[in-house]
Amino acid sequence: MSILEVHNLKKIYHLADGGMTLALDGVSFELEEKEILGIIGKSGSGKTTLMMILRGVLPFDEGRIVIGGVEYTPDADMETIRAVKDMTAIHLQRSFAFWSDTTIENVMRRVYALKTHDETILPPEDTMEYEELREKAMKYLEMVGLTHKAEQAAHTLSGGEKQRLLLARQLAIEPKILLLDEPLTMASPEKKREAIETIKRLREKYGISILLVSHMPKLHESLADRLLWIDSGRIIKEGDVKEITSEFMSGLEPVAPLPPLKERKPIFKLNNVTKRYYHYTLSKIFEISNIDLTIYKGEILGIIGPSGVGKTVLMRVLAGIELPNEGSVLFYTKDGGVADLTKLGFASAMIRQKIGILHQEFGLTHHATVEEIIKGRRKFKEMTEEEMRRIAEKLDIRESLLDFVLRLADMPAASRKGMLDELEIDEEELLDIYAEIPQVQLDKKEVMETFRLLGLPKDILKRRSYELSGGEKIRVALAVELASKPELLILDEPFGDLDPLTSRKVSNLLKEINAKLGTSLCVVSHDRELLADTTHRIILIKDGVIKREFSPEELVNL
Ligand SMILES: Nc1ncnc2c1ncn2[C@@H]1O[C@H](COP(=O)(O)OP(=O)(O)OP(=O)(O)O)[C@@H](O)[C@H]1O
Ligand SMILES: Nc1ncnc2c1ncn2[C@@H]1O[C@H](COP(=O)(O)OP(=O)(O)OP(=O)(O)O)[C@@H](O)[C@H]1O
Repeated sequence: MSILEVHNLKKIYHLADGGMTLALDGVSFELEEKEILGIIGKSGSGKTTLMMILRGVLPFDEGRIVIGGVEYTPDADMETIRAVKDMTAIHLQRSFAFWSDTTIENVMRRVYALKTHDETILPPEDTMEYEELREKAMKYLEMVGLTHKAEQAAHTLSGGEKQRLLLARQLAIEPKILLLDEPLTMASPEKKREAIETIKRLREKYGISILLVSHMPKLHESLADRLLWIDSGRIIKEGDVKEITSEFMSGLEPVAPLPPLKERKPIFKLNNVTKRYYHYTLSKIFEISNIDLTIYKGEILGIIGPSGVGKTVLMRVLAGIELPNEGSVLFYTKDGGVADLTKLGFASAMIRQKIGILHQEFGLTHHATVEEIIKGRRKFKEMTEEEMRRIAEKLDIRESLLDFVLRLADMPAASRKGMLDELEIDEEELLDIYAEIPQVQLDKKEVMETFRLLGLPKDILKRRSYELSGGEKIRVALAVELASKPELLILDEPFGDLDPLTSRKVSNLLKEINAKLGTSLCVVSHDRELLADTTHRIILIKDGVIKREFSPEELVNL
């Protein structure tokens, strides 16, 4: 029996600038009870749009949906939409909307809200109700392997840990239909396997039906009973998982050759770097310790390692966003400049302009157009030392404080907010300082060429960030960084959200840029094959230390 029927679904997005996108065009399918139905498709094909409609959070233009016996049409009333919402839970692509308290409280709020319909409240801490709630929430954390992080602030979790917390929050609803949208893109292979087992167990235990959107053929092969292939808003194939994934993958462009590393001149030298994090009780949560690492000019360095071992922390130290407790971080520019990024001041600020970073949570400003986003980032990269001096004098702040404030601009929005809250700084004050930095002009022709090479739509500059699909966002974020022609580009898990065909296009382009401009790259990824194809050397990080180094050949044969 089917729990979900979708008939002739059509969805048009009306863009802020007056244009429109036909995102779904006559989609029909059924989901059986206890079935895991996979959906695969290239970036921008309509997968997330479909999931949001089924969740009852996005209106649609034409068609009919029957979900758990409830008829849902474009003119549905609020009561019907609530019924649809009660039956489904969604795990959205990289949207980490957590409460700013601990991991376990984030799950407890979800469980409690099943009764109260209000996630803002929790029962008083010294009651039986609170204890029971805690016990229940802990079970969900156990399912996703996060009990050891129960007491940590949710916004400080690593990317993979956040994805698992999201999954725990969805499981807590015990939905009839679980909608998973790219659920494990940031998980290490080992955590992925564990989560796959959890999902299978849930299906058996609670009889949940699952719609699984993923661009990872392997995930479908290990989970899905049946597969739909969606392209330009239409289902173009339906049926056997293996057959469809192999046909989908046949569109892959060949791997571009790796440009040779010409010389061994350092661009980065980390000497004995240690960075520690403490809990508010002052107990140590985590550290990366005694890191010695040299990165060479023109090198593409890969970073691999299980979830939560300090890869992102290391990348942030490299970018000068996190200041280590010990050690030095020397960056050598092409024109002979050098600065220790651990020292705050204009010299560091100028040199850091040569570093680009694409975060795992590449939060693009929500309402801004792509053009505004690029300009907004560029002005930080083109500021002169005189301008820094002028702003510091005008606002009467010290050189080191201005550099610190500029570093905050490089942080992903969520971590910046956490940090500002800790320091009791109002975000508005920060924005007032940023507003002092002069605007820049954009060479649109050059930027458009990068967009073209990344396979993005022509009208992209006018689009607002919420008008982009997940894979489009990541490519835009990459183009934003490339626009400033960095000497070192740090990419934290850039490929996780891209389908394999788009991912190959992007990694080939990065090699082309490396060959043409001599840009050094530091790429964090869980994808061994991709690292082996794209890098000169790979380092393995475990428990906050560099465990070993591999050549691409060694990594493949591991
Ligand atoms: N600001 C912070 N405060 C407290 N702990 C933190 C902070 N930032 C990171 N951590 C902790 O440091 C550890 C390493 O995190 P990091 O993000 O570097 O992991 P990762 O190796 O990149 O993992 P993943 O592959 O899951 O992204 C995690 O346990 C995380 O919870
Ligand atoms: N809010 C929006 N407003 C306008 N256009 C949108 C909006 N959201 C998505 N689109 C467009 O609709 C199309 C489908 O987007 P959707 O997010 O469903 O794709 P997807 O298959 O999930 O892609 P990805 O794998 O990149 O996440 C894309 O062309 C995208 O640019």
